[in-house]
Amino acid sequence: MSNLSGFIKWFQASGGSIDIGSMGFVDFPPSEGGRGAVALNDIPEGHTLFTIPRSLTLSTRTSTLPKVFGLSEWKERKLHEGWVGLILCMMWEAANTSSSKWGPYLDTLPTEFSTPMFWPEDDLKALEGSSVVEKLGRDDAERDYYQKLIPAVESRPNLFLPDHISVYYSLEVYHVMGSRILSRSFDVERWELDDSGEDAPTDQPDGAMDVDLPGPVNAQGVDHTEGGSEGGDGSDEEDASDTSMVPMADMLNARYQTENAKLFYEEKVLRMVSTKPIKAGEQIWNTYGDLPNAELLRRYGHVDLLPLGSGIDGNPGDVLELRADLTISAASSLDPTISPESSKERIEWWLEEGGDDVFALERESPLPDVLISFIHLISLGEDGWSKVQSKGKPPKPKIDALVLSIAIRSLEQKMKTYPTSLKQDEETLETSLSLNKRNALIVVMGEKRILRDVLADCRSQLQALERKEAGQSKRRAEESDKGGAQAKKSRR
Ligand SMILES: C[S@@+](CC[C@H](N)C(=O)[O-])C[C@H]1O[C@@H](n2cnc3c(N)ncnc32)[C@H](O)[C@@H]1O
Repeated sequence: MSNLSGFIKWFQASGGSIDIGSMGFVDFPPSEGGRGAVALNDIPEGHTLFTIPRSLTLSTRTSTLPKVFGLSEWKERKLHEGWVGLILCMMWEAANTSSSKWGPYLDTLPTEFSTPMFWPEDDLKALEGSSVVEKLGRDDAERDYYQKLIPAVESRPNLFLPDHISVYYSLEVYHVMGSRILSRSFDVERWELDDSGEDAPTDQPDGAMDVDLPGPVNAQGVDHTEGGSEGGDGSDEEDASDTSMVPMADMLNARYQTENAKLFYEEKVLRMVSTKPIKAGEQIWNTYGDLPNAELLRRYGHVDLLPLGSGIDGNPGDVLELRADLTISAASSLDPTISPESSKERIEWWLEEGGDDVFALERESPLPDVLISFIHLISLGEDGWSKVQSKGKPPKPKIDALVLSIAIRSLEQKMKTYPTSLKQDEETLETSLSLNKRNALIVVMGEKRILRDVLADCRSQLQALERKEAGQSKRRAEESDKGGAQAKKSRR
């Protein structure tokens, strides 16, 4: 059993409650998540496994550092944006572990990660073609380290002892703290009072659950690059102080649609509740939002492999990301009047209307409507474009031969961004591989399978349309021949 007794004692002494008769911790095999929570008895649905006082969560709201540092200077130095402030708090708490409220908790956190952020160049090459590498955000993260964190640390030698800098405030520690946040944090909004002064659960994007409790806390794993960001610009509306480390709740592993427990929030505590009956000996699983393997690997350092049928294993939640610029270059190779320059105004309009510049293609799903609409938008003539603008609505997602041809060309170009074929990957997977290379291969194979299937579907739709079109022209020609013959006859 994982030796967490010191942590559990600290948790209970700090106001946390845990049903130690029902739940324990064990080291599951790595494919099951490694250290995780296990049911010690049969647990019924709706059972409280543990509660965490809000004050025991670790965030820029609960750490005393921002106040000790001075809130106005904290803001002036932009430590309230993105994750840099929380990272600094975690570093400071770790540097002062004997006096920190979270010392025994910080001791439970990992120092090594299998996420691509820490991979050597050669392993990263195995991810070529996938969007994982461009999303790592290492440079942005390091910019925040040098431009915000280090100047703040050096400005206050009384708080951040100079001989602590190389040990507790190094770039390496910065990345470790960032990765701890990426793989273990929760989004914990402030508890709001409604107009009547009553307590009300804050609005959570995940929606309410079918449990007689307030809504669930956001799925774990706030995003590194798109959300708070270790190095993000903080320009989005998310409140960085919501990003919280939640002791005990972050000990639960997750697997695609296997969740049997979920974290709910209340005014004073966060409550982990079973959402299904769990048999003695079974793992207690949280959810990380059923992410595709590319995202699981980037944030958590693992991939989900479940049977998909026909002897294939993979992640049913996989997606293929197709970038808008690739679609535009595919369109311009078919129709030279379409170009990045001629599409610029339309793309800006599309983004302003809330459109995205990346399209997610899912397993066993047709071409997404949003991509069809986008292809129409870039291939419209000037009249059509004026109509779209005056209506203020993107074009209808109607499939036609032009849309299919552009989609096929885009998918073919996307396929070329991967250096190996799916068949080669299947063969490589049978050989002995390092964990990183294996995980990378599983990510790109999942993407290529979606690509292959959507491509086949588009090609067969195009063939069917062409057959239909050819049939119609033949009939038209026959009718006009008949018409001509009759006219000749009647002239005679
Ligand atoms: C929130 S923590 C869960 C607890 C963690 N196992 C621990 O030892 O503290 C998330 C990390 O657990 C691991 N993990 C969770 N679910 C997993 C799974 N299905 N397969 C492999 N690893 C998993 C990954 O390393 C991930 O970054």
